[in-house]
Amino acid sequence: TTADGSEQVVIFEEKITKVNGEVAIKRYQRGKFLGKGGFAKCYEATNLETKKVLAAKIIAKSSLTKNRARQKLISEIKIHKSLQNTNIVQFEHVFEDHENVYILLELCSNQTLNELIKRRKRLTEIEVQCYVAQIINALKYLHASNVIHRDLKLGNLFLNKSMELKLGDFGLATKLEFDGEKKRTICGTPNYIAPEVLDGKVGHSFEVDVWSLGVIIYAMLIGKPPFETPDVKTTYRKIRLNSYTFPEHVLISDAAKNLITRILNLDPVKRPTLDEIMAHPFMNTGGSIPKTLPLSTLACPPSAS
Ligand SMILES: COc1cc(C(=O)NC2CCN(C)CC2)ccc1Nc1cc2c(cn1)c(C)nn2-c1cc(Cl)cc(CCC(N)=O)c1
Repeated sequence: TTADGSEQVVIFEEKITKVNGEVAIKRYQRGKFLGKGGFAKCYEATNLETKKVLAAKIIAKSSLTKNRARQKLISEIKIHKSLQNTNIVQFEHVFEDHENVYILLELCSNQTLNELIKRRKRLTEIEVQCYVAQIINALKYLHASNVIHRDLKLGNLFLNKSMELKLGDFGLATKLEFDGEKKRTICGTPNYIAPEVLDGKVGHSFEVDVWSLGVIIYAMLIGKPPFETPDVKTTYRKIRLNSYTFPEHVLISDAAKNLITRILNLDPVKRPTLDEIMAHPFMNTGGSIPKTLPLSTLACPPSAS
């Protein structure tokens, strides 16, 4: 805002030189600051021609001096650009100017499941079933495309204005080049990291996303992740020892406990597959699972009518 308090308008533009040498310019008006993650700052952005409102992840090139950060961004763009699924954040466009790299993505105006859990404390089982079904739809597509997300967590699960769940942030994702390939780089978010990733010796694969899904189911039903402690090293020890409990004061069904217990198996091959999770009694209550939940559930449980 300028001295007289008037709002300044920030425009960023893409200069496109066409094959016939003509220069076309696409202009975007930067809107509300949505948040930051890693080296990126995220804003609402309006395409001034189409009026479409997007989420613009803006990364200053000055923060990309280290090769590791550059490779991570290149990998994120390459993988995310190739994906198209109703439960994955749509990758719209990427371009750069002298100062920044601009990644234009589908705007999810109801933020992430992280904010939802902070607001609601915990979700009902029917809500968890609804979100789990959408996460599994995204993961089945991702794994069929030989991509492991590796950073599945509440903060990467977005809700758009129609309350559809969208998996985002492919900064730690990796694409397997051949069947049976195992990855070894240790990465992820402490609370959600699978034990075999921490182990580092045996290599890891798609099962790390199934482990993180188990952590997410526990966190949605209980209100916080199973291995959370104030200190990362202690969290890692609890993960390796498989040390977690279901608090007495939180009532959850035996089916929910059984599913979480089976997913949080230290041995990756013993974890259920995505199809087996969909076939588990917790996801098959006989009643139908809603495709999406009403906006009211951003504030209060669905049954409280
Ligand atoms: C209108 O849409 C949004 C609004 C908000 C929001 O209200 N944030 C408030 C802003 C004010 N502060 C004080 C509290 C949070 C947050 C996210 C929105 N939408 C929204 C945000 C999005 C995306 C889609 N859609 C995608 C894709 N990537 N990102 C993205 C990217 C980065 Cl680098 C950081 C963050 C914030 C942290 C997080 N994981 O939510 C988000």
